[in-house]
Amino acid sequence: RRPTKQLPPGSMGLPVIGQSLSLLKAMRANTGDEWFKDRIRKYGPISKLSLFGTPSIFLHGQAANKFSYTCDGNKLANNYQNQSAGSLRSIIELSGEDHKRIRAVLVSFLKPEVLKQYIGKLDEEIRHHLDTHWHGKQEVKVGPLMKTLTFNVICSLIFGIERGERRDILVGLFQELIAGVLAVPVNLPFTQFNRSLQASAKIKAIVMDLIREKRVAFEQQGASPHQDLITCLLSMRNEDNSSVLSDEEILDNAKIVMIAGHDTTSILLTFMVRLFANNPSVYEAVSQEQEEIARSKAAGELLTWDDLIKMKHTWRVASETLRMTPPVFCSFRRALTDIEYGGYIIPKGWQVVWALSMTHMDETIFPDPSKFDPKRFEQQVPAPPYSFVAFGGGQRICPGYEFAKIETLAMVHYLVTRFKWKLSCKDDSFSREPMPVFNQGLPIQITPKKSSGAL
Ligand code: HEM
Repeated sequence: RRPTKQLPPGSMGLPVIGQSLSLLKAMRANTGDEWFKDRIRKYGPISKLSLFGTPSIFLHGQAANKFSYTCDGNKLANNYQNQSAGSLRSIIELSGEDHKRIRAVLVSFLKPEVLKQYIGKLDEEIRHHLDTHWHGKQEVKVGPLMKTLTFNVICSLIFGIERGERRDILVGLFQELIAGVLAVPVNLPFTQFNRSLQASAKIKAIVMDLIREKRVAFEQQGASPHQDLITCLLSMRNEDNSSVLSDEEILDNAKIVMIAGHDTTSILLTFMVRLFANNPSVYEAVSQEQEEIARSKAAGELLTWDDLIKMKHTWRVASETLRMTPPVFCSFRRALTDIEYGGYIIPKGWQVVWALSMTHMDETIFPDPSKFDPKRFEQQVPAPPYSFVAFGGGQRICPGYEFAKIETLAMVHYLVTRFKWKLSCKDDSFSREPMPVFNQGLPIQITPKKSSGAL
């Protein structure tokens, strides 16, 4: 059948504003799913709209996921217009060969064989975090604490930035930077956008210093190029021995990995803590698996890769949590040429938007989708490709999957073997900004377990 080459149905809304305000409002009220469902009811799985000043096509469904994840990067590129992050040269902005090259470096850092070497350091960071921020306290705010933990882990394991003042300053600056991602771009004193720009400038100064230090260590002191991600990026050479990446490009990639690598895992861990508080039977089942592993070890012995492999039930619980509440909610791409899809045309320059969680809640793929059921991930036959997309898919599938997995499992191990907890306040709601943020930070009351190795 010849494509009609028509634009899909849908209204473009008001000039410039389009549907942006109504989508942002729905995301903040955590009713984004409903917002997209309404569109699908009205216009079907392909529709046009206008978001953030850009004409856009919304796509829905497993076939649309597959199309967006596998479409040639020269036709459909990532579309991140993050002015506050100022990032134009990082992995998420690149496509084609440039993307492949940077991605290969990242993957070489984040593959299981390399991660195995980090387990001791990861274990040590988690214990230090719990000893500093959890033990001896009656109440803690889970949301901010998980961000601190996952940021420290990524600094230590990927960037070799050890504990100390520089790391503490960076953690605050990144939180400020991220808060500005969806802020209204008004650069006046006291606006969130302005704070975010200032944070970005300070991060730049710190990371540029770090790049200079790492360059001296690499060029003059013989440090291995594989010792951390920054050294690896600055050691990349063209055939004429010139640097492949400028310092600005190294900065941008470092920033993206720091953001992508900590914000997502911290949200998964926060959702899991809430889940355990609201569902004692889920907590008990995970706790049983983790206590068994704890019993097989001598007091104070570090977790090993083999211990993490045994935590199968805990990872199924994490996967089901991600199915129902994926941290990354929708993805944006940009058409670099006219593209025909589903009998319609996606014109060059238009944005392509699709919501990841829509297939997660599709009852033809995940029966009874609102029920929390980790057994779904036990099935012999896994969900069809491109339907569970918490980590994306295709050539841009999350390179941090294994890293996120070991970090989540190790943290859950220490949490459930050391503590019990309940929510301190009734409001455990969250909004999407665009990442989920708990409105009260998720405060919990904690009680140490008698059997806890730390007591
Ligand atoms: C629970 C934790 C995580 C979740 C749910 C998650 C989810 C995702 C998703 C959905 C994408 C694809 C976005 C798109 O297609 O538009 C992605 C990409 C990415 N993630 Fe993750 N992620 C997690 C943890 C991590 C970690 C720990 C790291 C690094 C250490 C990381 C680094 C990245 C990078 C660099 C990309 C861009 C890849 C590319 O464009 O080729 N992520 N992640």
